[in-house]
Amino acid sequence: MTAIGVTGATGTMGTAVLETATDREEIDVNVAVNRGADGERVAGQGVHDAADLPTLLADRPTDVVVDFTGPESAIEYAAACAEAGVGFVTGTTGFDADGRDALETSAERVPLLWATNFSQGIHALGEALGEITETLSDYDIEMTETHHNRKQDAPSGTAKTLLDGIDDASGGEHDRTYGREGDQPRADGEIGVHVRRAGGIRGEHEVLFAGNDEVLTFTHRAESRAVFASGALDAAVWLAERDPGFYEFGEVLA
Ligand SMILES: NC(=O)C1=CN([C@@H]2O[C@H](COP(=O)(O)OP(=O)(O)OC[C@H]3O[C@@H](n4cnc5c(N)ncnc54)[C@H](OP(=O)(O)O)[C@@H]3O)[C@@H](O)[C@H]2O)C=CC1
Ligand SMILES: O=C(O)C1=N[C@H](C(=O)O)C[C@H](O)C1
Repeated sequence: MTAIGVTGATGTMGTAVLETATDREEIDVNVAVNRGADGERVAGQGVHDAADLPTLLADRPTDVVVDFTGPESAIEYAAACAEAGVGFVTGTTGFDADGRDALETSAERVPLLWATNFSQGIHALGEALGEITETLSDYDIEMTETHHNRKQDAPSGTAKTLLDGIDDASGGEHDRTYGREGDQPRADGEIGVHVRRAGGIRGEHEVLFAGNDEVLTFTHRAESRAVFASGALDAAVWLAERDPGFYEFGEVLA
């Protein structure tokens, strides 16, 4: 049995994690928190004020906390877990370089896993893009991502991860051009990055390759948030057995 905690419990993904956890017999939810929470219930769990997280972790045996919040809170919650000796899975996006360093500092004390996308399909797409980038090395590449109208960060964490993978596969960084306007022809080797925000779209990523009079497009579309929630719970169960360190979702799927 893996005992988990959930931060951002009343948020969209926190709610999806708690709902998905009710169907997982190998998972017990021992702690659920949200900033300013005042006794709300989500998927049958009482949600406590996030200010009480250190006390709750001390009082209730917890293996791993699952976090989908914002960069500032994720760093704070990771530090609280490091202090309490509790593992930390985060799907939060939008960290700057200092934020990623802060997560790595917490990972020196507890197992910590960060993934910008917990779907198996995006992981497979990332692997495939590496191979295609190597094979079609002189093709133009453009990235388009589309999300719901409440999303804070742009481009999405997933888009950045896929672009980093393309850079790795091509052995050098591409300049990233964020949208185009006016007299702005495509420069050799750049990747155009296009962001759309509308309605309740769960998350779509399209990578386009064009050259040699042909066009290839690779599209991933999440049809529900349960995809991300269940991947994060898989990661939590896996992480509960690990030593301190910084882990990736690909290691869970291997
Ligand atoms: N890796 C993946 O597979 C996925 C990652 N995500 C990422 O997860 C994160 C959350 O997304 P989503 O659930 O849609 O967002 P929501 O806005 O619906 O929920 C965010 C939650 O985090 C809390 N929160 C936000 N900022 C702070 C803060 N500074 N301090 C304390 N609590 C805070 C919110 O509290 P309050 O209610 O008080 O605002 C809320 O509970 C985003 O970074 C998103 O990109 C999303 C889906 C999949
Ligand atoms: O905010 C979201 O909703 C999502 N965020 C993640 C990201 O930024 O890549 C993952 C997914 O696309 C949904």
